[in-house]
Amino acid sequence: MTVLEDSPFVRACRGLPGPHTPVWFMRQAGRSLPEYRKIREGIGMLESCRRPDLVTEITLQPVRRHGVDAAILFSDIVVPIAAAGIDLDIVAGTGPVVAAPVRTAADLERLRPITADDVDFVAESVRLLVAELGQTPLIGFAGAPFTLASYLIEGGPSRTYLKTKAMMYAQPELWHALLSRLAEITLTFLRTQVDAGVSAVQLFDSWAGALSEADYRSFVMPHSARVLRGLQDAGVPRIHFGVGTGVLLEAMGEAGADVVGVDWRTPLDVAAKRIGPDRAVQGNLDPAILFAGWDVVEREARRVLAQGQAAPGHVFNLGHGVMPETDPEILTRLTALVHEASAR
Ligand SMILES: Cc1c2[nH]c(c1CCC(=O)O)Cc1[nH]c(c(CCC(=O)O)c1C)Cc1[nH]c(c(CCC(=O)O)c1C)Cc1[nH]c(c(C)c1CCC(=O)O)C2
Repeated sequence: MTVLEDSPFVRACRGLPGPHTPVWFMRQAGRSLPEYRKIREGIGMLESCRRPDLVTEITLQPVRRHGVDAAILFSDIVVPIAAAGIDLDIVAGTGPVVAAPVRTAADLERLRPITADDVDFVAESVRLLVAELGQTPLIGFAGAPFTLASYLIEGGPSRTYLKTKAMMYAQPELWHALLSRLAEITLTFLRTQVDAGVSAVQLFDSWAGALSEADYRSFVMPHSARVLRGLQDAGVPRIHFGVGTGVLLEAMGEAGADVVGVDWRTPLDVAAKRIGPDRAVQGNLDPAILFAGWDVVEREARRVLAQGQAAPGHVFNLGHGVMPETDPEILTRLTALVHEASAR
């Protein structure tokens, strides 16, 4: 195993002091970078995720350009469910689209368990990256059972999660069977990445903010906890992130996270109080602020750094992913600002 324990990123995840506050950006690899748009020309998203040469190059692009403190594996949350036998595509500008949604017990048969061999291209990509990255940690990731289930049940992105919630309330047995299968797939996917050498993992429950705390605790948390607790002995920090999860932060920590990701709606000092003294926080500059001019970016980044002091460890990030229209030079400048302003 190659957990880079002395890196500023892993130290902050563990609540230990370091030379500066580490920073990386969700979706740092992607359409905001001209070199990404160029390399992806004529190659589908899923195909590019399955080619270790492309994965390696795309993952390294933002590390070279911005000097961020961590790389995140270039992949997608639907990669393991495609490997599990679900016919799906990632449509540019839309997101994952599932050919035949999963809505009945019979449909669930199409989602089979996976083994490490089904995602061997991911292990190969991680090995290549760890060799290239040297002292910069690589973050592995997966989608959490609820967020994955929402794509499978709705058939694509949704704003209301009507079919997802209808299944959750009306067919709790089918719901729990689906989420436990997704938890097993997710755990295998993350274990494969850990075994190949990632220094941390992030579990993305991007859409869990659609739920009340009570429903999150009874319908979702046991399955996410199965994934996070299943990695307890892996020795890597576990980050747990969602959008609009202000009321869920405590539960998302309790599910078995070392670091809780926070979006821009909850100030980090408030979040740290909710999450408690045993876990670090990650976040939470509003990605829209990057469009407001440098003076605003600087002021807001300093505010985020100050509020992050309330937690035992702080990993600077945006509150959600980099928007494709973002000027990449702002991200480079922001990375340098975070390093300078937090230098100890
Ligand atoms: C919900 C979700 C998905 N995928 C992911 C999530 C959780 C994170 C979040 O909340 O944003 C996770 C993800 N997807 C991608 C990464 C790469 C690593 C990184 O953060 O740099 C990560 C961590 C690449 C990608 N995944 C996708 C792209 C864009 C497709 C492209 O470049 O052709 C990238 C770079 C496609 C995708 N895949 C998904 C969406 C919503 C989209 C965007 C659709 C679009 O705007 O085109 C599902």
